[in-house]
Formats: sequence, C-alpha cells, structure tokens
Amino acid sequence: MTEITETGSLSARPASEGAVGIELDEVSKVYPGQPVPAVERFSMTIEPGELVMLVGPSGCGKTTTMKMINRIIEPSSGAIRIDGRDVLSLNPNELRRHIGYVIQQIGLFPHLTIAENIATVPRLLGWSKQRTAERVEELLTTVQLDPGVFAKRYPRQLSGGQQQRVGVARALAADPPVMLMDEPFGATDPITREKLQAEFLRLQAEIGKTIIFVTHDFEEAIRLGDRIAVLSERSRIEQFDTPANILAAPANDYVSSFIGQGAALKRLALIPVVDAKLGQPTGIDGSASVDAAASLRDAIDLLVLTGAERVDVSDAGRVVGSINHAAISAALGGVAPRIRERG
Ligand SMILES: Nc1ncnc2c1ncn2[C@@H]1O[C@H](COP(=O)(O)OP(=O)(O)OP(=O)(O)O)[C@@H](O)[C@H]1O
Repeated sequence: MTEITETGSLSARPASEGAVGIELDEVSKVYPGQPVPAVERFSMTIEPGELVMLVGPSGCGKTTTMKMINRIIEPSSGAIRIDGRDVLSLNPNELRRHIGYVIQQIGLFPHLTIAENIATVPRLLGWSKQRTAERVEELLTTVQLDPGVFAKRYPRQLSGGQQQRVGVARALAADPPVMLMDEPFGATDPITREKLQAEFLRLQAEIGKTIIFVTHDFEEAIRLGDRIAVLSERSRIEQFDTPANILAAPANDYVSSFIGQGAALKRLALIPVVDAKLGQPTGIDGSASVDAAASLRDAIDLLVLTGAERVDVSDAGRVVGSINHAAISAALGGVAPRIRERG
C-alpha cells in the first residue's frame, strides 16, 4: 500500500505484524422502541492494517456501526469477526482492552494525570510499574508531547489538541491490533485539526493498525483513508472504494453530492507529479520547481502562483523535467490515480 504524506512524499505503509482483519456480516441494530433499524444488514470486510473511513450525514448510523465492533452497543443481529474470531462470543470487557478507542469528547479522566490516563489499560492488564512507565514515556514522545512537561499534568492543563493527542496515546497504550476512532479531531479548530491529521498519518505509517474511523467530513476521509465507505440512512453503503476511485467515478448522485464541488482538484491532491508525462526542463536558471513526489495539486498551485506556463520538476534537488497544465489534465484523464490504492 502506498500513500502520499502531507509533505507530498510517497511512503509505503506496511500493515503492522499483529494487524488483523475485521468482518461485519449482515449486522443490524434496532434500538428499543424504534420503528426502523439504526443500522440495517451492514456487511464489510476490512483488511489487516487498513484505515477505513465511514463517512455520512448526521444520524445515518456511523457511530452505532462502529460501537457494535467493541460492543459498547450490542448488535440486534448479524456477526462480527476480528481476526476470524466471533466478537459476540468474547467477554466484552476483555474485548475492549484489545481495541483502542478514541472519541471526539476525548474522555480523559479529569482527576488523573496524563501519565495515569495513558496507563489505564496497562494497569487493567496488570503490567509492572516499570513497563507501564516506559510505555507512557514512549507514547507521549510518539504523539509529540514532551513527557517531562506533560506526564504529571492534569487534562485541564492541556489545550484541546494536546488532550486529543493524549486520547490517541491512551488508545494505543496496550498496542491493540484494532483502533476505533469516532470523529477524533472533530472538536478542534481547523488548523489544529490539520496538524493532528498529519501527525496521525505519520503515526499510522509506523504502526499500521487496522482502523475504522468515523467522520462526517469528506475532506478528512479523502486525506486519511485507504478506503472510504460513503453511507446513507441506516448505514447503507452507497460506495466503498479508495478515495481516488470514488473521486474519479462516484457510484451515484448521492456520492457525487457528498464529494461536492471541485472533484478534479481533490483528485489532483492524490496523484504524484511523477505520474504525469513530464516535458524537458525549462532551462531557466533559478526558476520555481515542484518536487517529483509532491502532488499534482501542488504543481497547479505553483503554476497559478507563478503565472508560468511550465515549471520545473525536481527530484532530490536535481531538475528531472517540467510540467504544465496540459500534462496535469492528461494525468487526470489518462492514468488511474495510484496513490492510496492497494498494491
Ligand atoms: N440509544 C439510542 N436509542 C434510540 N435511538 C438511537 C440511539 N442512539 C442512536 N439512535 C438513533 O440511531 C440513528 C443512528 O445514530 P448514530 O449515532 O449511529 O448516527 P451517526 O451517523 O453516528 O450520527 P452523528 O454523525 O450525528 O454522530 C439516529 O437516528 C439516532 O437518533
């Protein structure tokens, strides 16, 4: 699997060694007293190490679908298997210790320090003090919070974005093979949100967990997901595919309306410059250049910004060709976007 990082470079994203697949088989949920199911016969297979985004409007059943996986909500019918094992046959508490869970409200315990919050599951699992302390330190560093500064603080002494990072660290504490994330960055301002998304992508490139991520933000789904499931009422799957394929060929009007304006521009963000047919270098000394590993959207950006007809493309500081509008259009129409596609 390959993806483009926020800096525009391509990177492999291996599934972590312990990553597991998840299967949902005709899963339904009817809340007591409700005439219609909140989720109706939802089926999906998620590959080990895959990051699947569930995207859909408010009330369509995203959260219910996800919470059935760790049995915070019990399904009314259907089967759920993690690594081939029937989730409904497992002890729910035991199950939840093996599934990381991050939510928008973060849910840190206010009376516990950051270190104690992160240590919640290791403590339940009976880890030694030393092993727990080492893990806490490692995780704080992973989510880019200095342990010396933050370990002993209380949640109220952290900003929203910092608290959200602690939420992610806490979910990762016992190295669960599966992570469920419910609008984890929803409550943060746009700048913090983007930063958290970028950090999260970097982290996932390292840890390769199997992740189900709920969002109502299609842009977020495109940016983060290996595959996106676009859901309508009762968690009906309108399309389940890679971001590139959904943008290139929305299955129906419902999906198109979700994509909104600017589908071509959104697709450009997923295609690397090297996928376009490059021309000869401009030969203009000191002219602006775009990195070969950056996206075609970056190339368009530079063309618009400079007003040039053509800009150079560089690789490791060396000019390897040039790109213009025509080459970018051709890349959109002529080749299948390959970023984020499974390979
Ligand atoms: N405990 C409950 N009892 C009855 N109905 C419920 C309950 N929880 C959720 N619902 C209903 O089930 C449907 C799906 O809710 P769910 O929270 O899964 O949607 P969602 O897509 O996650 O929405 P949002 O994006 O607003 O969080 C909604 O119509 C909701 O009103």
